[in-house]
Amino acid sequence: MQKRKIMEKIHWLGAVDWDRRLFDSLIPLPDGTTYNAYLIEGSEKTALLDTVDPPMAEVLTAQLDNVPKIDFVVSHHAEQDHSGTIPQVLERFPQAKVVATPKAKGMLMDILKIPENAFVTVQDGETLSLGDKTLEFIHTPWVHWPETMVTYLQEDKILFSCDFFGSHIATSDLFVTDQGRVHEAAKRYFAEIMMPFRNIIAKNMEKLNGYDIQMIAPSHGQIYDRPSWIMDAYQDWVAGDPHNLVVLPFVSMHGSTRKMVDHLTAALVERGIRVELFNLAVTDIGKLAMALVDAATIVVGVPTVLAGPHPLAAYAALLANALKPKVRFLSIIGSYGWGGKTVETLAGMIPNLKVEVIDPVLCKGLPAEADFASLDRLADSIAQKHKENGFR
Ligand SMILES: Cc1cc2nc3c(=O)[nH]c(=O)nc-3n(C[C@H](O)[C@H](O)[C@H](O)COP(=O)(O)O)c2cc1C
Repeated sequence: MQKRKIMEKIHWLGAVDWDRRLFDSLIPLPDGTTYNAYLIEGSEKTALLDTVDPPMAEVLTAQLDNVPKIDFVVSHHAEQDHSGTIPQVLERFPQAKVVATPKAKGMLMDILKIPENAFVTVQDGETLSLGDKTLEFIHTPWVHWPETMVTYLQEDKILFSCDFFGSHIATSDLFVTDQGRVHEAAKRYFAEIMMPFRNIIAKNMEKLNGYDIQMIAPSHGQIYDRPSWIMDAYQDWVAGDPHNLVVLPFVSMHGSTRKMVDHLTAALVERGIRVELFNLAVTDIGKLAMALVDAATIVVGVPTVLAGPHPLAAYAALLANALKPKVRFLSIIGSYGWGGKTVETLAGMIPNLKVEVIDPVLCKGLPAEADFASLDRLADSIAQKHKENGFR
């Protein structure tokens, strides 16, 4: 694809990665992704904002064939999917300077071995004139690495946000056309990448409140030409109350834990609570992460294996601990054969979750009447907690 015009002297460059199905060797990409770079041609200087993932370098360099000069390569984020083609761009335009935060400079030198004399570092709020266009750099640390920043193009009121507000969707659309689809993809992206940093992201959101933002151009996904809805959605995801929702990741080898899960689900629904089930043997972990954005309670369904939790449940616990959702309550249910330390081991894997633990329900083999009664009591406790906290 050739470069595409956003408005006069501002173009999208980059690559649509229709085939990619896994990111960071971890995150499922059901819809592929894009790596967006942007070209801003001022009356005196030209800037390229970010680049593309190295396997797609040739797509970008071909788009640069008709670009007569680049004076600055703005690197918002040192991760290779945006910075990885900077060395090739510098080969083509050796006089270009890489504009980055002081922290990003060090990281780009480490990661890509870009020489120190190629850099110009910028402080928070510093501006760079391209003649009739002015770039203002806003440091936004931990979105989602420590060195990240965004660029505000003052004259056109465009925020080039890099990973902030990004979404993984491969499409030929330059702008958001299907808001529902992008909302889901952006929420998935937030859950997987941004949620662990939601407190500092809330502060960065406050910082952006001072700007008149007419358009947000992220480095993954489509451009928001009506950006208020995605900023409102982020506000809710970072700072809104949890919802009246139980997320129930579970695994069951022979069906006993599954019977407990199904009973608890029905009991919660009867009590007016929404439930999302994730069978860890088959689930897309991105869907689980997305559900955790809103969950008030997590209940893990886990059989005992080799004296501890089934490894898939341990993996889910590790993931939830790393993602640090705003969940408030947690419980564990599951079946065992003769004994083990399932609850203790699993509980020890989630120190980051600031949760109140509600009494677990374990049963030997298949659940019996007394176990179902215990699950009903667990549903009562969860309903009571959600009501007391006003979760809706
Ligand atoms: C590979 C394997 C290892 C197991 N290890 C233990 C164990 O260490 N302690 C225990 O109490 N039960 C152990 N069990 C038995 C299961 O926990 C028990 O069968 C349970 O009811 C299975 O629940 P499920 O039907 O939900 O898979 C093990 C089962 C399997 C298949």
